Amino acid sequence: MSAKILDGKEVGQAIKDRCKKQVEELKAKGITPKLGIMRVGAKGPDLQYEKGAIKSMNECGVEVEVFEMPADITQEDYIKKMQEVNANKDIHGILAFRPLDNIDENKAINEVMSPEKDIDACTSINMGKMLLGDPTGLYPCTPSAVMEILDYYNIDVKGKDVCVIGNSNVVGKPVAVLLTNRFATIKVCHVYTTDTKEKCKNADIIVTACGVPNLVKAEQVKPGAIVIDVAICRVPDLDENGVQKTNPKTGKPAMKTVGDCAPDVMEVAGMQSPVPGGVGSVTSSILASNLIKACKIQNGIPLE
Ligand SMILES: NC(=O)C1=CN([C@@H]2O[C@H](COP(=O)(O)OP(=O)(O)OC[C@H]3O[C@@H](n4cnc5c(N)ncnc54)[C@H](OP(=O)(O)O)[C@@H]3O)[C@@H](O)[C@H]2O)C=CC1
Ligand SMILES: Nc1nc(=O)c2c([nH]1)NC[C@@H]1CN(c3ccc(C(=O)N[C@@H](CCC(=O)O)C(=O)O)cc3)C=[N+]21
Repeated sequence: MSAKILDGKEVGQAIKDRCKKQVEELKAKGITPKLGIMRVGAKGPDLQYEKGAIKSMNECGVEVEVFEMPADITQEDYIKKMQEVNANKDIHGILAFRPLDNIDENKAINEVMSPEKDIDACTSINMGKMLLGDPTGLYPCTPSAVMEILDYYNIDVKGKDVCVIGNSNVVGKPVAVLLTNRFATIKVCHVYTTDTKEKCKNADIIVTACGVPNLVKAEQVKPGAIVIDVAICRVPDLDENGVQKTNPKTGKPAMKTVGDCAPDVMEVAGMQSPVPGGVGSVTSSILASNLIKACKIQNGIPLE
């Protein structure tokens, strides 16, 4: 048996098609939605996300401006930039890449960014609204992408046992909240969990978001379970002899993207989101959809 693929590209495209129409409606009213990206330095995951986000925004007709700051920027200067971008009326949503090294995210993001511009739920207001299931809130993009995939494939989580592996503020914790709001029963595992494998084995649905290649193995997956792999890890691309391939374009050692799941999980799971082409492909579409929602809120346009 091989798992049915939960195709993130297809889900992302459906969201972008909806966004395109809404952007046209906003433009007809004289409003052009615009995203501001706050990037410190040039970290691999930030650049990867930025590239995908710009592509999605272009497809939807949304404008983007990247505010690039030096890797050694002081907290004071970062806050100044955040205040300036937040006050800019042309920018409707801000994506501030996290984590920020040596900068207090609470002081630099939570205390400065307006909740109406907080399209990735970095503020406690939007996190709180998500906890309460308040539809006026802007929910975090990656956890929302997981829910969109489940919805697109008509997977009802009510009463299902779900094992979430990873408990970060960006993915693990919020995805657990969104799932419990839909009446799934959740276990959240982290580095101190003693028997993650056993907890996985009993789960109808596994959502893994650790960034540890081969963390989830076939033996810990219940046959037929649904596996959502959120992780995005860059690893050396090896040939059949275990020697790293060469990238034909750059001549450098070749790398590839994998998730947390070992390749054999696909043989046991009933349905699985692949990496790449899974959750990562939906995240930037949700970013566009949250930006449009933020734009409507700021312009007093009713949400449907
Ligand atoms: N698909 C997408 O669009 C996105 C993908 N990602 C990817 O998702 C992954 C997670 O991202 P993020 O949450 O920001 O990362 P963090 O590093 O902040 O969190 C990782 C979490 O995994 C837990 N963990 C690590 N190792 C184990 C283990 N062996 N067993 C159980 N739990 C473990 C950690 O536990 P503890 O807290 O106890 O240390 C932590 O809670 C990364 O690969 C990232 O690249 C991130 C954002 C968007
Ligand atoms: N505030 C904040 N929120 C984040 O969600 C956040 C962040 N900071 N900092 C960096 C990490 C990393 N991250 C990625 C998302 C998509 C791809 C990615 O590769 N996306 C491809 C698709 C990959 C695939 O096909 O699976 C694309 O959009 O085209 C990579 C990395 C988000 N993060």
